[in-house]
Amino acid sequence: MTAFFTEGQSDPTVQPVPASVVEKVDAADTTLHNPRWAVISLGSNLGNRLDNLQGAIDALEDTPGVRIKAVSPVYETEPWGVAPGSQPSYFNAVVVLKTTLPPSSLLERAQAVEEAFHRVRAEHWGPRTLDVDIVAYADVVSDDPVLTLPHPRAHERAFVLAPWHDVDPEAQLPGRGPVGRLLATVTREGVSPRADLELQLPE
Ligand SMILES: Nc1ncnc2c1ncn2[C@@H]1O[C@H](COP(=O)(O)OP(=O)(O)OP(=O)(O)O)[C@@H](O)[C@H]1O
Ligand SMILES: Nc1nc2c(c(=O)[nH]1)N=C(CO)CN2
Repeated sequence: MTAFFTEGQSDPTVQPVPASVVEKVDAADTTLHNPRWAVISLGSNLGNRLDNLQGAIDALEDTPGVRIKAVSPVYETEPWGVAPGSQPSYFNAVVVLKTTLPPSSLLERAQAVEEAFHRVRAEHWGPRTLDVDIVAYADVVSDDPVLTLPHPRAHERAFVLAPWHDVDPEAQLPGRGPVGRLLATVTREGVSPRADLELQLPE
């Protein structure tokens, strides 16, 4: 190999790469080589709710760098955070996946899947065809408002904790502890399993 630039010499045309950039590239590279687990919550209270959840699962599985490992049972749930009776009930479920995408790309993909289901952001906690939230990404803890990890309200939502606990009874919510213990602290009223319905893990 021709060594124009041996150690100790520098190419004057090459700009030094800032350490912060090197750090980011290294981090992305590590992510690419180490798939991480992530948990995603799905919700729908408009249109064909079951089809919307299944469509989201299929679209997530179609994402390069995403493999869905588990799909939870379906729950029918009273709308959380709004006046009782003001919205149709939700279908909720959770998927556990492995991904080589960094958290920001997974969020982008989650939002693209919501858009594909014609989700309209009209009012805070308004009814929606599809909601795709990142509940947790490995053991990442971040208070960035664009992507808060774990999801800032996951620990108080039985419609997230119950289906997650079904597929992974040992699960831990980073920074908050075992999902089973969190589930015992929230009300399960209005969160009913729909054993007559089933979502499919993509082949
Ligand atoms: N963990 C997360 N998962 C998804 N979105 C998040 C997360 N953390 C922060 N966000 C940000 O929250 C913004 C609002 O998301 P969205 O409209 O789905 O909220 P919501 O589903 O109505 O309410 P909630 O966040 O209580 O479930 C998004 O644009 C996104 O940038
Ligand atoms: N039952 C239920 N209530 C909600 C849900 C949801 O998915 N299920 N999502 C919300 C905003 O993300 C607000 N309220």
